[in-house]
This record gives sequence, structure tokens and C-alpha cells, in this order.
Amino acid sequence: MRFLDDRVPSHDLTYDDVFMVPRRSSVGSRYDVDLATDDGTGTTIPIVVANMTAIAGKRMAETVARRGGLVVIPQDIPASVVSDVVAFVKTRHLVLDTPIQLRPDQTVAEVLSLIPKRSHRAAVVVDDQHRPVGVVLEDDCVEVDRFAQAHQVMRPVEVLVDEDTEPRKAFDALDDARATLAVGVDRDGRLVGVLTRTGALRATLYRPAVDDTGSLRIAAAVGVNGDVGAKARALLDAGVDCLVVDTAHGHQDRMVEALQAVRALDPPVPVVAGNVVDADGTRALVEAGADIVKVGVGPGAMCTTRMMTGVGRPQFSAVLACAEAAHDLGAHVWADGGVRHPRDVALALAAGASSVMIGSWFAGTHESPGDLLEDAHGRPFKVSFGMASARAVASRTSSESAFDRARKGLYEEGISSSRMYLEPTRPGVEDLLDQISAGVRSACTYAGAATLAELHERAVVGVQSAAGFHEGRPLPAGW
Ligand SMILES: NC(=O)C1=CN([C@@H]2O[C@H](COP(=O)(O)OP(=O)(O)OC[C@H]3O[C@@H](n4cnc5c(N)ncnc54)[C@H](OP(=O)(O)O)[C@@H]3O)[C@@H](O)[C@H]2O)C=CC1
Ligand SMILES: Nc1nc2c(ncn2[C@@H]2O[C@H](COP(=O)(O)O)[C@@H](O)[C@H]2O)c(=O)[nH]1
Ligand SMILES: [K+]
Repeated sequence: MRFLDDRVPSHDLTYDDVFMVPRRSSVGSRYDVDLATDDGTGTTIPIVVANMTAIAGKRMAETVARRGGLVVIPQDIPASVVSDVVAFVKTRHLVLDTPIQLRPDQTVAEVLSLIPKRSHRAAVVVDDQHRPVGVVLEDDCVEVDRFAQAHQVMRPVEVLVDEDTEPRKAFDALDDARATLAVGVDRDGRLVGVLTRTGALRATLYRPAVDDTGSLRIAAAVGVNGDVGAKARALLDAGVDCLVVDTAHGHQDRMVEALQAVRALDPPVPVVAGNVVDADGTRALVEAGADIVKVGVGPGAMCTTRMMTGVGRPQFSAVLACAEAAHDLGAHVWADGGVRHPRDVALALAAGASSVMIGSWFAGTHESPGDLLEDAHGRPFKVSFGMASARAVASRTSSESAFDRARKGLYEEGISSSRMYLEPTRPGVEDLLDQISAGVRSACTYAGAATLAELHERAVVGVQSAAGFHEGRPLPAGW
């Protein structure tokens, strides 16, 4: 990446401060761009979901890995639960989505509480042999007695496909039948998964992030406190594909010791560590054993660190400086936090990040772990909170004494409760991934890049005023 007309700015920059200029391109189509990363994580799109309890759970993990990204399970989750989550993700189908399954006698009240867990807004009713006997769509439950049972409201399975059916054939079958959901079964007729038309289309556009055995990939985080080696060992035994050693201030002795403990295990997976914002911090973590350095202090939507401490660095400059230092040592960086638009992802990649970590934006989706709530105007939202918020600290320290908990509770650097509204036209994380990958593919062709490495190499970035940023915003309601 270079700055436009080689004018290197004298101050640090955020994503909003910068823009990319188009360059002569020989990349004829946005579909010719390969979004795979080269950082050893095996991802085929440069998106990592942040290790935040309100965001990264098993449903998020399977959905994002199926589209080629990676989800980091937070450090606060008990090891036995992480083990279950990894086992769940590793057994997911690469094309079919995991449906909500109902017994025929489950009530409509239960159905309505479960359906919002899926952006396809449906559930499959199975018999005691696990064979599908019907499908319930949300519309089937309108003005129905809450104690009615699933078998009374379900509709017949309109499109039944073999689990190995080509996505395109499933798409055509759905189109012919004007049906919403194809139900996939194994050779014994037992339910394996479901597919919508959009799901079939996505199966042809994305490549899942899979391990050597063809199972979906997943990452998990450890903090820097306690027996880091033992915790990392447990995560490796559970089968995680990437270890993230995570703390607010990554450039500290305790992090270096934690990385040494992890390295002593000779982990067969990439090790990520952070967070830092400058070349010194990056070099310290790479020298202590990190393959990938996580960059960003303060840009996160739930983060109050900059307001509390004055510490941090505008994220575009932080990524640029850390990526340069990491590349010199043969390592990589993830740009962590502060992403609000697809353009921010493109700019972080242009600055040299191999992947971009997103948290809060994905909190407002069907796949985040929280319950779907509605505000007074009926707008759906989920509650999100920061990992250094009083709420997260209280849960992380629940086994400690009341005194220690109260003491730690004094140091909060995150928001404990925020509403993340679902975008009406993009309520699922896959809708957001579509939007982001479309934006990044397009950015690559504007830069004349067929890969992410070429984007970093070819990008020409200029610095703009607030008016410049403002001009780029769409004006759907005129002015
Ligand atoms: N990217 C960002 O800007 C930030 C991210 N976070 C996220 O919040 C989560 C919790 O992280 P964290 O608060 O580090 O908690 P951790 O549980 O990881 O503990 C951090 C350890 O580092 C010590 N420490 C020393 N200086 C600091 C400091 N300035 N801030 C925080 N800890 C410090 C703490 O000791 P003691 O408590 O005794 O001081 C504690 O032992 C992580 O997921 C982290 O990524 C949090 C803040 C900023
Ligand atoms: N200072 C804090 N930073 C936090 C907290 N919780 C998470 N984070 C950081 O934010 C990113 C995600 O950024 P987003 O803009 O996509 O939400 C995450 O990976 C952490 O580095 C917090 O409580 N305080
Ligand atoms: K912030």
C-alpha cells in the first residue's frame, strides 16, 4: 500500500479518514477475486468473529465457518462447554444448515421462541426415528392458540432432497415448487439439515473453512491469567483450529509469559496474540511466539478504553504500522475492532491485515447467542456488552471471593448493555457476510487486485476531510 502522491500523513488515521483511489485493472469480474487468507488459519474470507460472549457462540461458529470465516469462542466459556461447541461445529454439514427440530407435540409457544434462532424463520418436525414429517414457518403460527401443537400447524415437507444433492439442483427444486425450505435427509430418511434458495446460492459462492479432515474450523481464546498452558492444552485437546491469547494490554510481561507457555505445547495450529497498536508491541509478540498479532486498542463499539485512559491509536494507522512490522518477521496481523461498514474491512486489508475481526456489528443478527427482543416500536434487537464491562467481569470472576470481585468490578472499560438492532433487510450474519464480501471483492477490482495480497500491494490510499467522508454516504431520504 502507498499513500496517494506519496503524501505520507503526519498524523494517525482512522478508517473514516482514508479512501482508496481506483487503479487500472485487468481483473474483469468481481467473481474472479479470491478472498482466501494466507495467514495459516485456512479461512476463505478474511472475517473473524470477535471472542465476545454476546456474539460468538456455536450457532455463529457453524454459520460463519460454512461461509469461510472463523469464530473465536471467548475465554470465559468453561472448557467442557468449549469442547461441546467444537464437537458440534465439527459435525455440521458443509452445505445444509442445522435446523430447529421439533417433536410433533411441542407447543406453538415453544415453536415461536425457537424460530427466531434461525434467519430462515422455520423449524422441522421429526418423528421418533428422526425422520422429517413436516415444516413449520413463522407464518403458520399467526393467530394460532399458543398451546396448539406443532403437528397441528405444520405443513408437509414440500422439497425433500438427498443430503448430497448439488446446491443448484436444490435451488431449482425449490424454485419449481415455489417452496421456502428444502429438507435434506440421509440414506435412511433421517433429517440432516435444511437449505433455502439463498443458502443454495451461497453454497456456490463461498468455500467453507475446513480442517484436514473436511470439518468446519473453529478458534478459541485464552486470557493471560491462571495456568495458561493447561487452558491452552484443554482447547487443543478439544480440537480447536486456532488459539487466541487475548488481553486488553498485549504488550506486557504476562502476555509474553503466556505465549511462552502456549509455545511450550508445540501447538499444531496458528497462535494469535494481542492487543497491540505499534511496531514494538507487534515485534514483542511475534518474538514470543505469535504467528498472528491482534491489533486495536480502543476502536471497539463496546469499548470505553480511550475515554477512560486516553490510550489507544486510530485503527487504520495502527493496522498499517503493525502489519509492516509483522510482515518483516514473516508474521501476520488481524485488525480487531471498529468495523462499521464493508469499506472498513477493505481498508484494513489494504493496510495489510490478513483478516478483520468483527464483534458488535454481528451482535445484531439471528446467529448471536442472545434472545431476540423487541423495543417499544416492535423493532427487533439483541443485547450486547463488552468483554471488559462490569457485566462480563462479574461473570468471569464468579468463582472468586466477593471482595476480589468487588475490587475487579471497579475497573470496567466496556459497555454492559447496548442494543444492537437487526437490520431489517440483513437480519442474519450471512446477509452481512454477503454485503462485506461484495464490498471487498469490488474494492479489489477497483485496485486491480485478484487476491488479498495483491490488494495490499496495489492499494493507493488518500486522506480525506470529514466532508470527504460525508460526501460518500448515501442519501436515501434526499437532503
Ligand atoms: N481491544 C481493546 O481495546 C480492549 C479489549 N478488551 C477485551 O476485554 C477482554 C478482557 O480483557 P482484560 O481486561 O485484559 O482482562 P483479563 O482477564 O485478560 O486480565 C488482564 C490482566 O492484565 C492486568 N492488567 C494490567 N494492566 C492492565 C490494563 N491496563 N487493562 C487491563 N488489564 C491490565 C490485569 O491485572 P489487574 O486487573 O490487577 O490490573 C489482569 O491480570 C478481552 O477480551 C480483551 O480483548 C478490553 C479492553 C480493551
Ligand atoms: N475496551 C474494550 N474493548 C472491548 C471490549 N469488548 C470487546 N472489545 C474489543 O472490541 C473488539 C470488537 O470490536 P467491534 O467494534 O467489532 O465490536 C473485540 O475484539 C475486543 O478487542 C470491552 O469491554 N472493552
Ligand atoms: K470505542
